[in-house]
Amino acid sequence: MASVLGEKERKKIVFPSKNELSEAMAKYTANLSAKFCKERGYFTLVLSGGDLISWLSELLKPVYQESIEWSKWHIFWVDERVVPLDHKDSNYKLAFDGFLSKVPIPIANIYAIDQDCAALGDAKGAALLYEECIKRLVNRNIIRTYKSSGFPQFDLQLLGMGPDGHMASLFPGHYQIKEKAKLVTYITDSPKPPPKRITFTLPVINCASYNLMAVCDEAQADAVAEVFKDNLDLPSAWLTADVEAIWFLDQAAASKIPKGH
Ligand SMILES: O=C1O[C@H](COP(=O)(O)O)[C@@H](O)[C@H](O)[C@H]1O
Repeated sequence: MASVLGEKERKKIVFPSKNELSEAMAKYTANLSAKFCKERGYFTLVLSGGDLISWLSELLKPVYQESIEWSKWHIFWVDERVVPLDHKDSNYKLAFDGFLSKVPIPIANIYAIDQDCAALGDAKGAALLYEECIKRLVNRNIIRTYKSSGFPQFDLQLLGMGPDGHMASLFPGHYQIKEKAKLVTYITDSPKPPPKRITFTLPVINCASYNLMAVCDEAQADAVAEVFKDNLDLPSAWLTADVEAIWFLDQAAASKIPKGH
């Protein structure tokens, strides 16, 4: 089976538990924040939903609260459920309640999906407007572009994977994974509720400088093993990055990876 990584190996670190994973993810994020804030005065961070947000709470510790240049952070979502922003299924609400409301990132630097489209359940409109929002920030040089392609290049994306191998809202067997031209697309029949979502496309996801995929628990072990066997039916197996794509796993999630992978 072809590997999307060519000769390179898929990078992974296996941690004894979620606690160590969460500490390492905070360190990784803080180091990249320092690097990009110094180099260009901004740090563009893309979040996903799911379990990942609770693991970000490590960044709320005083050592990070005091050292991170929060005013330079710009926050995006790799995918979002098209529900009102105060709905329990909203990835924005999850991140806001669990993390963003507790750190001094300027509210203007937090790019949620369009409120009206979210309230109306208009997935197509939400995707179009999020793509326009990204393009505006590219024009303002807040988001870099990837080499000559013109695709936006985020500094770091923190990603998660579902037990079916989906990442962002790119699901196995759904055509969105094949989108090559758009930056943001949408789905109205997501196999995981809620059905209406928007998502970055694979070219945008893979243009990021750094992609950290964090996966814990035994329920994900089969999908993790398939990814490490390069089963490209799983959207997560397509993950690459410009500089580094790395998998942070706890022991349970890594338990079925075949030897030698
Ligand atoms: O629905 C979603 O699921 C994935 C995976 O979530 P997890 O709880 O299994 O880690 C998440 O990355 C995505 O952002 C979210 O919309």
